[in-house]
Amino acid sequence: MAAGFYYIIFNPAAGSGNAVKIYHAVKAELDARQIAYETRVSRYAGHTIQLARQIGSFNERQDAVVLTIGGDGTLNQTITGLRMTPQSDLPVGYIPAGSGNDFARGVGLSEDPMKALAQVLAAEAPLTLDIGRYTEHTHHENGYFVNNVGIGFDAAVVASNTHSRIKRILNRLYLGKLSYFFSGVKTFFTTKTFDVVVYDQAGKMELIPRAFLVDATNHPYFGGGIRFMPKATPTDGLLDLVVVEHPNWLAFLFLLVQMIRGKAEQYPQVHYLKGKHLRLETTALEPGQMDGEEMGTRAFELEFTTTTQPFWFKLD
Ligand SMILES: Nc1ncnc2c1ncn2[C@@H]1O[C@H](COP(=O)(O)OP(=O)(O)OP(=O)(O)O)[C@@H](O)[C@H]1O
Repeated sequence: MAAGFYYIIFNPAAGSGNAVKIYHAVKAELDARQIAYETRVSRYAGHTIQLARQIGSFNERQDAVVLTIGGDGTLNQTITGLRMTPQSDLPVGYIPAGSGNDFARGVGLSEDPMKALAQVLAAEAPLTLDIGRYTEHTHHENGYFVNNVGIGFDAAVVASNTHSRIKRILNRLYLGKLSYFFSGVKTFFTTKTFDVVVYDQAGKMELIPRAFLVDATNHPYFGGGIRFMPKATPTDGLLDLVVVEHPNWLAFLFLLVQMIRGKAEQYPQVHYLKGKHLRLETTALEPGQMDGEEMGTRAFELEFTTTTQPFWFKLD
């Protein structure tokens, strides 16, 4: 059964403003096909959560889909808002319009907005995929993630990229993904290693010294297109956690390349965990990121698990 109505949530700030053009193109296509929709525009940071809450609280239609136009952060906030309501099972369609768009890449949705729209319009039933869920005990915080939660290097990259002028320039040139690369190079030599304690699903503890990159991930991609966890999949009900040590910068880069090639398991400096329930702790103050949004700097005490989310797009 096709969707009867689309609640569009649109973040005009995503992709440093590129989302505006994408929204108008989507709107034109829906109008041309006489598809019913209404649009809610995110007016400030965090507004997307409130918009999704309103939809989930007041929708009375059986055949409605929430269609998010924005980046990974906007998608995250849409799901977060819906999950605060009785209608958390409203399916979510998505048009990638951010800088990194790792979610689309990670689940097999086209990064081309109009092709993604075609996948949304072709759907006839909700598609159930995993999303991650985290609880952070030191700040009594919890939430969901569609991509990953990271501590250390990638969180420092996110912090640098969020405030970067180069990101805005590159987004204007439709090269937004490259901004993560530049922020990565800039951050690489200033991020320090730290100790992390991880617990596998059975509660077995491991202390890992000299950690540099720590990531719990829902699918293979991070950093605007780096396929660093080839074995992660959003359909197995499990999360993948990786901790990469930093013996020296050359060795770290080598390990990263081996990870991307799917050949890092033989190296003792790369620690993989897979499970339904994983935990980690840091003792030093470290930056964190969640779906490309800064979590701030703190000593983390994180618990991860997965849940499922109904989406509305067709995969090949
Ligand atoms: N009107 C607005 N003005 C400024 N920021 C906004 C507005 N609406 C939402 N936001 C903020 O925009 C951020 C989300 O950006 P999003 O991640 O969707 O795009 P992006 O950063 O360009 O893409 P990506 O995460 O794919 O790199 C969130 O922090 C959200 O709170």
